[in-house]
Amino acid sequence: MSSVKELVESNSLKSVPSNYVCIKNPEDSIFYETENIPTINFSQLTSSNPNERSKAIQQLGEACRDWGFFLLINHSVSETLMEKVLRACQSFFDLTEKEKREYLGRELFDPIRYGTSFNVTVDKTLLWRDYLKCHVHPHFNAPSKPPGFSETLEEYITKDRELVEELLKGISLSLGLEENYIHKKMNADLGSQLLVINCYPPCPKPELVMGLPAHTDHGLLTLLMQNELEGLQIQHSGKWIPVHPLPNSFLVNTGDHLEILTNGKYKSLVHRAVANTKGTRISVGTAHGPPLDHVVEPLPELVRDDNPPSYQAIKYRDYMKLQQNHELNGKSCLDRIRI
Ligand SMILES: O=C(O)CCC(=O)C(=O)O
Ligand SMILES: [Fe+2]
Repeated sequence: MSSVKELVESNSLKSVPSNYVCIKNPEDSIFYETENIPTINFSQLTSSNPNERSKAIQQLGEACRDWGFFLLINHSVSETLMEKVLRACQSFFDLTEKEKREYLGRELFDPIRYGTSFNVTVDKTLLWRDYLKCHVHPHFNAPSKPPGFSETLEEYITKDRELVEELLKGISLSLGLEENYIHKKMNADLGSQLLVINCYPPCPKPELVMGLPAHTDHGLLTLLMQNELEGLQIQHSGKWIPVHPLPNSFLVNTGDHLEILTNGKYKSLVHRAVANTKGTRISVGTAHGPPLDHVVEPLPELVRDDNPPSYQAIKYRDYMKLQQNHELNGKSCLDRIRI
């Protein structure tokens, strides 16, 4: 199976091969612009001024409840590091196909997995996307090529964990829980962190293909950053909204495990990535979840007689398998464990 990058570079592509052409509902092609996407100011969230902090916590709670998405600004990861990571990811995809294929993964839990589409054994239509996935916590794994790649990623994922730890504190407080509640309950010190680097090469007819179809992420939270090309669209009140990232911001979305944990109070975000004609889009996501063998169920504090558990308890590893073994399709994975 060739990568999309290889396909695009091997012949000056004028049309899209038929196995990449996806059937879209007419309403899927309509999207709506809005300036109301929530923004969370990280420095306020971690402020020593209690009023400032509680305001930010309230905004965070509202963003999780009403959107499942926000742009994180004024955070502690330097612009220099973010740019370095994006350059390093681009140079990984610029390795020869032979070099990248050393990392061809077959199994979901292979520590490092290079591939194309989502799961080529179940995808009916191929996606306009190549990827590299690395399990980076509790054990760090990354390709040894290109030089410096692994070191850059390791520096980045450590910073990224620090951000998530603070976000989870804010989320716990927004739910009326003690600030380290989710961290402890999810055993986050040994939590799983999966790095997903997406590469969407330019496409002559983006309207015919999909980078990533509508889906939700499996973890608690996903932090995403990207190069200068846009492509993420989020679903809000049944409408597709394109995201225009602010400079130096993170795109943060809630995942299925936050929905399970909060018994549906903070719903996971349905989102997708579209292709473009202009150039190669790179996005770098990190999915943060509990340890793979941790069983997650709705928090007892958020379950009441008149609000019984809406999701079955499931081991994180089994949930990831459930998602991987079916085509990506909106909330279909979460629906499988809905009570
Ligand atoms: O590339 C993007 O903007 C989204 C990527 C994504 O949704 C994912 O990797 O799960
Ligand atoms: Fe996603």
